[in-house]
Amino acid sequence: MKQLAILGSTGSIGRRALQVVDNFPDDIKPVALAAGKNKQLLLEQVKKYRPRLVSLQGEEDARWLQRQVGNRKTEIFYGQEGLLAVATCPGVDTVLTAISGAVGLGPTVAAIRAGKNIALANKETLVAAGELVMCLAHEYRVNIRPVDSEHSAIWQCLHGEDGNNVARILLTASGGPFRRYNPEQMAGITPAMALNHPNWEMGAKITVDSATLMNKGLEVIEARWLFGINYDNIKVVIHPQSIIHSMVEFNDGSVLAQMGVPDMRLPIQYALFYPQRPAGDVPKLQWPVTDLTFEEPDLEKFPSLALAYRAGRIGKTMPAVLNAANEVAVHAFLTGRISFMSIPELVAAVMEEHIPVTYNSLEDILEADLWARGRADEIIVDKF
Ligand SMILES: NC(=O)C1=CN([C@@H]2O[C@H](COP(=O)(O)OP(=O)(O)OC[C@H]3O[C@@H](n4cnc5c(N)ncnc54)[C@H](OP(=O)(O)O)[C@@H]3O)[C@@H](O)[C@H]2O)C=CC1
Ligand SMILES: CC(=O)[C@@H](O)[C@H](O)COP(=O)(O)O
Ligand SMILES: [Mn+2]
Repeated sequence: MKQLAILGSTGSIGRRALQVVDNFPDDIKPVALAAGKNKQLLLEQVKKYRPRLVSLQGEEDARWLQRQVGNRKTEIFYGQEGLLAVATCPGVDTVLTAISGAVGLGPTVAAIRAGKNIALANKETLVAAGELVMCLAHEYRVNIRPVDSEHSAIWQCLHGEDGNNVARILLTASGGPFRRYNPEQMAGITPAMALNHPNWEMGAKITVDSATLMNKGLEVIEARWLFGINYDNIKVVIHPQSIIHSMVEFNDGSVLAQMGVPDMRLPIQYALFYPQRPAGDVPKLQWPVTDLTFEEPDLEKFPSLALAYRAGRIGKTMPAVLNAANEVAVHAFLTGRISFMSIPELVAAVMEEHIPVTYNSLEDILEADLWARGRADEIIVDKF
């Protein structure tokens, strides 16, 4: 029986992971769960799965949960200490990192240092500290298995292939809800419009990232670290149907693609059960599949994608700064403080001021992250 810990069990990925787990009660058991503010859902998860330990963001919420749980055999933690306890829970084989944002970085590093395999949904971890995280994974001999649908696809296309034969990664993007918008329409985008992804149901932050194409930019950097490939050899292709989840082009011109319905249970299950492919609940593609189309991304309309390539190529602390500024910008957009088109403007302004430094530790990254958040907040007050 594989023991699983989930960082972010109440979120979109966390809930889907538990649906996957429900299909295989004899094979996998969630024993440690971390949530943020959704104490009611975590309580339901505690009652259903009887985990050994759980964590909530706030102390008050943790006390509330303790009262509800009574003397059930579940230890309850909170805050950063709670995230670390879940990430390093003894006996756990795999930690699913499904928190949103760079807050997932510290617990992921702790999990690696505790020898846990990582099922990685939290792409911000590799964006902010890709080199450090991949080196640690190598040092502690743990596997990092991608959950992000595109990276799961690339991983599957690369099985059994010699890396020297790879010419390019073709990273597919839906293009988001505003693919066909003109500049006037772009100026009137509201949070409700941006939260309406055409193909995927996801948390708010990643849904806005999909709409700006920053999600694809973050995924370019994620792919660079997961697969050790140069930025020049990662090409983004708009594929509005989200049926082909990404492709690998080889030196001989052959292209392998991975296809499936847009349902995150598929890559989650693959990461948790690799190399097995047991039949689950995910619907199959209905053949013939028709009308698969492809386009070039419009970098002028969606500058976030170009910003991410730029940050990735500069390297050092710049991707951490891109990510942190973007997190502040998305939050500011969702709370009505800045417009949709101000998101890339703000990220660019913070990047412009940053002098990238080589990082040697998690602390160096967290310092750059904190600086970027502070500057982004100040720029919002001064200029937007
Ligand atoms: N959703 C998807 O289909 C995909 C998501 N991803 C990536 O997976 C990650 C999760 O995305 P998604 O599930 O959509 O996000 P959600 O916003 O739906 O879920 C985020 C989860 O993290 C928890 N959380 C947030 N902040 C904290 C904190 N400070 N301490 C503890 N827990 C916290 C939330 O808790 P609570 O709700 O209780 O507050 C929730 O459980 C992101 O990095 C995203 O980019 C990648 C590919 C696809
Ligand atoms: C499901 C998943 O992996 C998301 O990251 C998805 O890719 C978002 O869609 P976009 O292609 O619109 O960014
Ligand atoms: Mn993705």
